[in-house]
Amino acid sequence: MKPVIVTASTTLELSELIAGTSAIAVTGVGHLRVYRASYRGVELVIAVTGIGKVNAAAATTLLLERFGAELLINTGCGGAFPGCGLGVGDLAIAQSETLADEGVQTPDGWRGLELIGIPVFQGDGKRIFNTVPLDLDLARGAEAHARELGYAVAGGPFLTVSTCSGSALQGQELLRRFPGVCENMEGGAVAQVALPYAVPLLEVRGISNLVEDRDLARWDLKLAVSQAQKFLLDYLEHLPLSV
Ligand SMILES: O=C(O)c1cccc(C(=O)CC[C@H]2O[C@@H](n3cnc4c(=O)[nH]cnc43)[C@H](O)[C@@H]2O)c1
Repeated sequence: MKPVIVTASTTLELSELIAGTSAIAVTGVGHLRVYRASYRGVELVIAVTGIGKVNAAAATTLLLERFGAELLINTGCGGAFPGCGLGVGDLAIAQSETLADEGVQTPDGWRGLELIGIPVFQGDGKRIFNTVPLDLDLARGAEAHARELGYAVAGGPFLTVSTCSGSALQGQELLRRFPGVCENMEGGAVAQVALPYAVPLLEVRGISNLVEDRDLARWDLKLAVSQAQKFLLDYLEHLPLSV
């Protein structure tokens, strides 16, 4: 059985998972900080990717080549778009991932990769430009599981950016481009890399902040990453083995 690979950009976003599964650090996986565990019958590879799309893509490629995977889980924190019903400490689960700032800034406004006409992925009869669809059954199953456990949770489209929206105006600009519930900096890259490997991706983020005018006093990174990891520990415990 191939492992379940869990990634996040920082150690803080994985520390409760590492402790809760008694995962052991392993060496020799390129530049990555990697931990392995056998948890309730599930083989786990837990890896810190570093921040942003390039780190996430490089790490995901390396991990999939080295270990293969039954399932990929990308976790951490994220910003909730106002109006989506999520607040700090809630959970968001991705139903799709969009590369929300890959495109063209034209005199008439921003346009996505379709304007260029070159997809980021082509294969299996698909041409993917900005939005990578994710496994909906997996996402909805995880959302239902979280709700049963009492989490405030919403599933929906996630937007991945290189530049965080530190203003309400920029958040509104992104929502003019694509629908979204949660902004982050890695998920779109993980989703894109997973495509040719045909490995399902579940992305679960704890909400650390709203996408609004930047005010770090309103953020709670620790609560957000703790909520996501507590949920994942329970989710992994109840994972059907043939995901
Ligand atoms: O200091 C800032 O302005 C700032 C802006 C965005 C993120 C941070 C972080 O310290 C966390 C980066 C980390 O968390 C994810 N994240 C969390 N909230 C957001 C967001 O509103 N927009 C985009 N990414 C977010 C992201 O995936 C990074 O891995 C500090």
